[in-house]
Order: sequence, then C-alpha cells, then structure tokens
Amino acid sequence: MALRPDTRELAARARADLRMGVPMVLGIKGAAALVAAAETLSPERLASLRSFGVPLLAITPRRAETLKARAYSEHVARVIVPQDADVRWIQNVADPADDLMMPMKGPLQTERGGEEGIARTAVALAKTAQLLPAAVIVAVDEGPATAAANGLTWLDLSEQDLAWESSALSEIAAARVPMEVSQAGRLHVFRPKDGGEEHYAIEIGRPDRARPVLTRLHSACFTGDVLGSVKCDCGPQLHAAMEAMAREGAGVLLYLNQEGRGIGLANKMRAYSLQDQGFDTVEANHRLGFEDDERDFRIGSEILKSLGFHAVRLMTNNPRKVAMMEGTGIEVVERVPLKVGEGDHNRAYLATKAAKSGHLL
Ligand SMILES: Nc1nc2c(ncn2[C@@H]2O[C@H](COP(=O)(O)OP(=O)(O)OP(=O)(O)O)[C@@H](O)[C@H]2O)c(=O)[nH]1
Ligand SMILES: [Zn+2]
Repeated sequence: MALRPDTRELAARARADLRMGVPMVLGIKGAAALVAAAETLSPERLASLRSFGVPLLAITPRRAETLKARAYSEHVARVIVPQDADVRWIQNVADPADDLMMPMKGPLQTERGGEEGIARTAVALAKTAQLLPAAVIVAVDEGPATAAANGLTWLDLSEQDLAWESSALSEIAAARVPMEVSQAGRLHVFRPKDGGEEHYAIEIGRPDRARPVLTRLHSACFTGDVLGSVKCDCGPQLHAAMEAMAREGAGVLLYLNQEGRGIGLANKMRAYSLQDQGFDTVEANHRLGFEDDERDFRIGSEILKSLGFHAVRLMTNNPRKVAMMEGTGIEVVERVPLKVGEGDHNRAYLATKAAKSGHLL
C-alpha cells in the first residue's frame, strides 16, 4: 500500500503525538502498550490510561541513578507508579528541577526482568521528541485494536528495529545570502525525509570541491549564537569560523539544529537551571536522564557529501567530531583549533568539557 506511512514516518507521527500529550500505541515482538510522555501527561489522560491497566514509568538508567532506583538493565528503568500517584508525582520522577528541594521521592520500586523493549523504545521516542526522557506505559493485549478504537498512532517495531539516527536528508532550497563577512554567501536548506528538524549549510566564497575545504561543524546554540550569552563559547566560535573562511575566500559552515547538544532548548534551559544549583554541564545532563552528548554528527558528513565535498580542514576542539566525520566517509586532513571566547562565565564550562568530554584545550 503506497499510501500507508512507513515505520519511520509513523515514528515521526508518534513523536508529534507525544509532544502534544496524546498517547500512542507501541508494539514490539508481540507485546503492545499505550505510551504517553511524562512531560506532557494530563490528569485526564492519566485517568484514562489507568482504565487499561497499571502504569509503569520508564526512565533512563541515568535518571534512575540520581533517584537511587535500581534499573536492573543498562538500557531502561521501569518505575512502578503507585496507585495514588498523580501527574505531579510522575513529573517529579521525570524532572530533576526539584530534586534538591524535595529529595524524598523514594524509595522507588522498579520492575525486574520481563519485556523491556517497549519501555526502552518509549524513552527513546520521548528523547528524540526533545521531551524529558520519561514515558508512562500501560500494557494492552490488542495493540492495533486499541489504537484504532481510540484514534491513536500504532507503531509496530516488531519487524524493524528503529535506528535512531536522523533519516536521510534532501536539499530543499538554496540561495545567495550576502553577509557582513563575505558578499559571496550561499545558504542551502536540508530536510530529513521524516519531516524532522532542518539543517543548513552556508558556503562562503567559492570552495573548490576538489580540495579539502575549511569547515565548521556547528551545533545550534540559541543562547550563544543569537543572544550572545557568555555562558558558553558558541557565539565567538561561530563568528571566528566565518571570519576565517572569509579571510581564506572559501569555506563551509554546517549549522546543525541540534540545540543543547541534541536535547533541545527546553531541556537545555532545564540543564542551565540545574547548573545554577551547582551541577556542571555534564552532571546536569545526567540528572535529566540524558547522556553528555546526544548529537548525531553523521548529518554533517551527509550534507558535505551531497554538496560534492570529500575532504575537510575541520575547525573544532572536539575529537568526536573528527572521528565521526572520518567514520562516515569525509577525510579530515587537518583539525583546526577554534579557541575563542573564553571568559569568567564559561571558564568552568570549558574546563568541564575538557576534563569529561575529551575536548582539546
Ligand atoms: N546540554 C547542554 N548543551 C549545551 C550547554 N552549553 C552549550 N550547549 C550546547 O552545546 C553545543 C555546542 O556545540 P559546538 O560548539 O558545536 O560543539 P562542541 O562539542 O563544543 O565542539 P567544538 O565547539 O567544535 O569544539 C550547542 O548545541 C549548545 O547549545 C549546556 O550546558 N548543556
Ligand atoms: Zn552555546
């Protein structure tokens, strides 16, 4: 049936549902469950979910560790939601905002053994929807029938294990954009097949496809790039990279919409608020239930290849970016350090990245 959305498209639809607070039905290897994101859950929907069975709250092992709950798995922890627990209880387990003010959330009871695929996938969906990585799940016997009867998205992953990287990109439009640093600017917009976040490539000058091109692989940072926040070094890095390309007369700026190292601006602000409570940038991500860095840098090499580039001189201090480029078919002939913008407000942040995330100082 050519009209029918495929698994990837259904997953994208499921993410949109979760963001709106609409539950979806997830099927894996014969098991099925209603799934709702903890962050967007309403009291009415929680009550309806309970009419199908006893809910579990799936969270990441990172979050479980903060809550001192046993995960019994390296992939997911399934917290038993007490009968009298309300939405607030669920959201307090999911959200570390009040951890310090109200530390007594436990002891949390967690499930051990049994089917964990649904819980694991539900958390992955919430994460890629840039919500808090926590989902309420209620097992149901008849997945497709439950979805159909309630008008919910049915996503069956029994046959296909979803690879969580972004789906293939196609170039949508490009045009000349004269800029302060260079009159010769050209912006290309790339869109993933699943309708997700778009990413950009900005050509500066006239880069020669046959030679390694000076390239900056930059992740969106609204606070640093646009507001000039001094809490990180993103703004100065962006501008220094563009100026270097303009000086050379050629370069490519890859501007990937991976705000907050892939967790989205809302979660980044949650992380900032934890940083105001004394946690560093890595600890804050972990308390929220994320890894230090949730970005997929393959997007960058895919864009470069589709523009006809094969080799780069990469402006970065992050060895992971170099490794990812090389592992995905773009030769990195040189790493060009990009050390600008260090100040009183971001000194500790940069030191943490060097100590914990392997950034080169
Ligand atoms: N989660 C989180 N993200 C942050 C924080 N501070 C900055 N960011 C994000 O981190 C990313 C920084 O991106 P980049 O500068 O491209 O990457 P990098 O890993 O620092 O590597 P290089 O700058 O290339 O050396 C952006 O997406 C910012 O939004 C933070 O405290 N927490
Ligand atoms: Zn930044």
